[in-house]
Amino acid sequence: MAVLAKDQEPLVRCDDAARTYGRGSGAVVAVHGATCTVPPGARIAVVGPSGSGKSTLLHLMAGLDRPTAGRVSHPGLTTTGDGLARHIGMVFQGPSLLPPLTAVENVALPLRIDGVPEAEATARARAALDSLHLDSLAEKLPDELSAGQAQRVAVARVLARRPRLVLADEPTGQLDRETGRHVLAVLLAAAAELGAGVVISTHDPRVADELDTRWHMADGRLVRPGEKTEAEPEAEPVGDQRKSLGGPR
Ligand SMILES: Nc1ncnc2c1ncn2[C@@H]1O[C@H](COP(=O)(O)OP(=O)(O)OP(=O)(O)O)[C@@H](O)[C@H]1O
Repeated sequence: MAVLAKDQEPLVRCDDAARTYGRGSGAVVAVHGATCTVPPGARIAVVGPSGSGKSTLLHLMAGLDRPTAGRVSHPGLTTTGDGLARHIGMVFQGPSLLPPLTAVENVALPLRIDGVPEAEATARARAALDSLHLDSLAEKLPDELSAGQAQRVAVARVLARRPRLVLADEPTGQLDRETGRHVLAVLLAAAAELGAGVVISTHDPRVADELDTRWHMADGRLVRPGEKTEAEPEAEPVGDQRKSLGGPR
């Protein structure tokens, strides 16, 4: 096997990783042994119906949850000894901002937790909000934001930490089409600028069409391009089937 330079190693590697909730007769296998890698700079959509295991797979990849069998590792991220979480940004489905903090305080908080001095954290948070055209909302509380604005602040919070891997769980699922398109466009543009790998779960084919590769989840089974199962006869890279959403690339 060829030896990869550290910066070419997968950001995430799942080796037969499975997650079962509960035990005995009530056990639910949310993810059956998933095997996959996310290379640096990859842009991957994980598509599948509700309950197919997309969120569970992303949480495993983020290290927020542990597989009950198999293994999840991050060979391309575990280099500097400053903690895996430092390099992974997760955008959650639905509201995730802390209500008592303003937008800029929400974005700065993870930086402060990382040990960034307050003035620098605030400056980086403001820059991240600016890049998403949210500067005028910096002092607003989450309650004063629309769902789309709040989701863009959540994206800014992830991007301000300059992650090398962005995992987004249905980031546009609760937004109207136009707002969703904008959130996706800024997320992808910022990730490209950072050179980050991106994995987005979605049940919206229009979102998947904006990414380079499509993985399918069906009943907890992951099917990647080139593989076939009974549940999913075909899973191809999006490639030239791409339909434009009209947002910047
Ligand atoms: N904490 C939990 N305890 C028990 N079962 C769970 C838990 N979380 C998820 N599940 C089950 O695991 C399966 C996969 O759920 P998951 O949320 O990963 O699917 P999903 O594809 O992300 O769905 P959605 O698109 O609706 O978010 C479902 O059957 C779900 O009911």
